[in-house]
Amino acid sequence: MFLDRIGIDMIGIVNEPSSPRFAKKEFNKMIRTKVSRPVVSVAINHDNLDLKADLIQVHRILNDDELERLETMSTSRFILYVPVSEEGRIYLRKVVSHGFDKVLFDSPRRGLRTSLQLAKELLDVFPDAGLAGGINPENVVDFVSLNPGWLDVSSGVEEYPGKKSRDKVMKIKEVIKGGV
Ligand SMILES: O=C(O)c1ccccc1N[C@@H]1O[C@H](COP(=O)(O)O)[C@@H](O)[C@H]1O
Repeated sequence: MFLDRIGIDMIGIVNEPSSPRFAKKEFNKMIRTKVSRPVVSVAINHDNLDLKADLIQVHRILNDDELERLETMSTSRFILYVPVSEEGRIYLRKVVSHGFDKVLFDSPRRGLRTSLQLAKELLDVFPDAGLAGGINPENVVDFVSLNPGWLDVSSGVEEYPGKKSRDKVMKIKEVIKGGV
């Protein structure tokens, strides 16, 4: 399948109903039969997450009670969103102290490009984190140069909201393969 052939490491499925990329939890199960890569359920609200997915990406800042609750599940199954902002710097310490080892640095608001300078500062603290936030074929080189644990690309490789562009996906892959 195309998704397997292009050499991605994980496939994120947005299970948040308010998103133009919304897919039902059943879709996660179906896509899992088609690809060998881990499927990540992405949502803002806990109830919308697919707890059966390989990985679970909670896309908002969690309070102490919520972090403690997730900690009792399995920290290694969660990817925790950390905003690239001053608030994110403080929140990162909390997330790490709760034992989470998969962290995604993303812009503080959807549609906003992540600040490279602030992202660099957060990556100095937590180098294995993923990096997201408005990455597209034109700017991916700048994000690669920060050497994050992984890159998470979504709206920047779309034809329109909800429809991925094969050309843009291939283009971004070529840039990454070409190095910086
Ligand atoms: O894509 C969405 O609409 C979405 C909705 C709710 C939570 C997260 C969402 N997207 C995730 O955000 C990051 C960065 O995406 P982008 O490249 O800036 O568009 C990524 O993990 C998306 O899956």
